[in-house]
Order: sequence, then structure tokens, then C-alpha cells
Amino acid sequence: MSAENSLPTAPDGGTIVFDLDGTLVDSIRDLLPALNYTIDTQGLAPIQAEEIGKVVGQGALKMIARAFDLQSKPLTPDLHKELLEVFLAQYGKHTAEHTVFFDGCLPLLDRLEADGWILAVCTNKYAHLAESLLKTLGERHRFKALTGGDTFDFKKPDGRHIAATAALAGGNPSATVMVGDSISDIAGAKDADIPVIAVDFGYTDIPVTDLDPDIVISHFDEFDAALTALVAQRFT
Ligand SMILES: O=C(O)COP(=O)(O)O
Ligand SMILES: [Mg+2]
Repeated sequence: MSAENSLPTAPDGGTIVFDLDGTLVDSIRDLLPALNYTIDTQGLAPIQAEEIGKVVGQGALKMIARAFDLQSKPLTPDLHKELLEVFLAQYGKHTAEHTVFFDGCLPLLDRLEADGWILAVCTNKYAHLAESLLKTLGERHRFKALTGGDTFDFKKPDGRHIAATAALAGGNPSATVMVGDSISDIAGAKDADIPVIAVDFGYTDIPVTDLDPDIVISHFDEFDAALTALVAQRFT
């Protein structure tokens, strides 16, 4: 095993809570077509891939609202609800057609599991969509808990979403590390006093370096060193 691929021993209840969209999986390959299908029904122009950070991160309802805002189009509450149904039906049929895990992610999950870390997913996506996405990709079994934006009465950037996910997974929130790509994840982790590794290849309109996470990585090959540093700083 190379020096880069060397994880720290998991502390008691050691848990890694991963965000989903833009962190574990490159999901805009399916999210964007479903969003564009939805807004096209109202004559809006398609959202471009470069703009995805401006719309994703707070769940589907917010994504639709942000798409309308971006094009300064009015959106009534009734139309908003109707379009959510259109989006959910469309995305529900095409959740995992083109979506893939980011490079290096699955080997990392293998290493983490082998080294005794508990894995969980904390996403602002609807839980049933996240469940179906991970099941279709054949990787749901790795995660001891999966919570969505609709699982609790609170969601990221509320830190309770992350802490409750770790607890649900049987982990110790005080020995938990969050991994995410956007302000919801980084602000949420800070709110819960949980250390956070940010990935800079996800979906955000604010560069993650500006959000002051503990560590930024640009590829999952850098994860082991990042986790080693965090465990030494925060858990010993
Ligand atoms: O789909 C969204 O808007 C957010 O999803 P995420 O929390 O997994 O990034
Ligand atoms: Mg994300």
C-alpha cells in the first residue's frame, strides 16, 4: 500500500458522513437533464453545467426556485408544487442512468470499511431518491445510515442533520468527520462542531476554500492524508 493510501485507525464509533451530490457521485449527469426537462415545460432556457453550483445543494424544491430566479422568472407556490412533481417523476425514472462515483471514491470506501470506519450518507436530496440512486449503483449496503433533506425537521446547514446521521449509523458524533462539496456541508459541520473535509470537484457557486473547511482535497487519493491529519488534530 502506498504512503498516500494509509488510513488512520478508526477511533471508537469513528464515522465518516458523506454528502451525496457532488461529493460521492457526479450526479448532475442525471439531475441537470431532469431539471431542464422540468423548466422547459415553462419555456425557461436550460441551465448549463457550469451553473449547477447556483441551483443544487438545498434539495429539489430549492433547485427549481433557483432556476427560476436565475432567469428572473416568477414562480407561484402552485406552479412550484406542480413542477416539483414533474421533476420528481422525471428524475425518479432517470436517477442513475449516467451518474457515476467520482474517481477513487469506491476504493476509498473499501479501505475505510476495512479499517473499521462506519460510513453514512447525509444529503439534502429526498431520501427516497438517494436510496434509489445508491441501490441502482449497487452501493447502498456500504452505508449504515442514509438521511435526506426530508428525514428530519431540520436539514443541512443545520448541524443536527449531520450529527443525527452519525448517531443513526451507530457512530459517535464526537468521532465523526463530514465530507462535502458545498456551503450546506461545511456550515453544517461547523454548526455541529464536526471536522469537515471539502472536495473541490463538486457543485458550489462559492469556492470551498472560501468557506474555511478544515481541509480541501481535489481527488479522493488525497483523502487518507487528510483524514490522518484531522484525526491527529481533533480526536487525540
Ligand atoms: O440535491 C441537492 O440539492 C443536494 O444534495 P446533496 O446534499 O447530496 O449535495
Ligand atoms: Mg453536495
